[in-house]
Amino acid sequence: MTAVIETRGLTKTYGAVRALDGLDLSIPRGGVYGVLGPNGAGKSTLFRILLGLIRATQGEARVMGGSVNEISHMRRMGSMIETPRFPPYMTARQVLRWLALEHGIGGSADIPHWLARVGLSEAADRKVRGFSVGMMQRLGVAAALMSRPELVILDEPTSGMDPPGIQEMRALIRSLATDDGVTVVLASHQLLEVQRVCDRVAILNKGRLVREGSVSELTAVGERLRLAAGPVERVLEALGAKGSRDGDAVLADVSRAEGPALIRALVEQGVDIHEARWVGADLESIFFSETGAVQAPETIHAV
Ligand SMILES: Nc1ncnc2c1ncn2[C@@H]1O[C@H](COP(=O)(O)OP(=O)(O)OP(=O)(O)O)[C@@H](O)[C@H]1O
Repeated sequence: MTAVIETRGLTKTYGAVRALDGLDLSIPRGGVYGVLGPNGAGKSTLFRILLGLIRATQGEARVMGGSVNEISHMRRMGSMIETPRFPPYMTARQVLRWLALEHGIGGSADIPHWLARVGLSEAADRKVRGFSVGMMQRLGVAAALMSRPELVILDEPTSGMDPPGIQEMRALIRSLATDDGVTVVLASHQLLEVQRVCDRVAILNKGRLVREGSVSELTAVGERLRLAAGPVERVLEALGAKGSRDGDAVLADVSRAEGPALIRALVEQGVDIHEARWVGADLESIFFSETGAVQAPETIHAV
């Protein structure tokens, strides 16, 4: 596994605040990598250091094998680290043309292609003054991709987007990784989205790494068998301490190996099984248990 980003003991202090506190992180090349953490965990600070915008107080950060301050590496990276602002009097197409010239890729940037990839073809000749936050985000992503970078860093790429916009952004991010071979590193508070789009995640809290791994490994822990079956009371009685209610269904705390025998035994006891499926821990519950953040799903989903 080749690392595209590597940090060792990375520390950044702002006066008494330790935004990053000895962070050791290794992000593999390829795929989509999510950096999660509650407000103030250090995500943006990490991204700013990786992009050479601020300097670490201590420790080391390497991107694509080189130091973060080497200009040649910056050319191989694209980024969007906050809701971008563009001159309001320009159209989306003019913005991309202007940025392509600024970055010295004038002739080679396929602007219509990138406008289409982010779903802005129809709005290409509208002034950005009238753009929603979500449209600005999409234009920012197009700007980050135009130079065909190997690595793209996106801070909250779906913030301010409506559900169809989020779905399109998810498809774009996946296709960048799968079809274009780009490594995408993103920070997001939308845990369900992260679970859907990322291959691996790191959870930061107070500037430290508290959990890292592939989404499938992390969510397989604590897997249970969800049985939509009745009568529910009979299922609960048969399961004893291993059973708990989940709405109209029952969660059985058994291993995959025990599943078939359990289902057979329940059927023999006259239970009707309408559905049986394995459910893992979701990223949201892992996030809250690792960070000790107070669970308020309505705000987490709405960020
Ligand atoms: N320029 C700055 N001056 C002083 N403190 C800062 C500065 N930038 C960040 N911090 C502090 O460093 C800590 C980490 O901030 P950072 O923005 O990296 O967190 P984050 O995980 O990106 O949070 P959020 O999810 O809210 O974007 C916070 O306590 C923040 O207040």
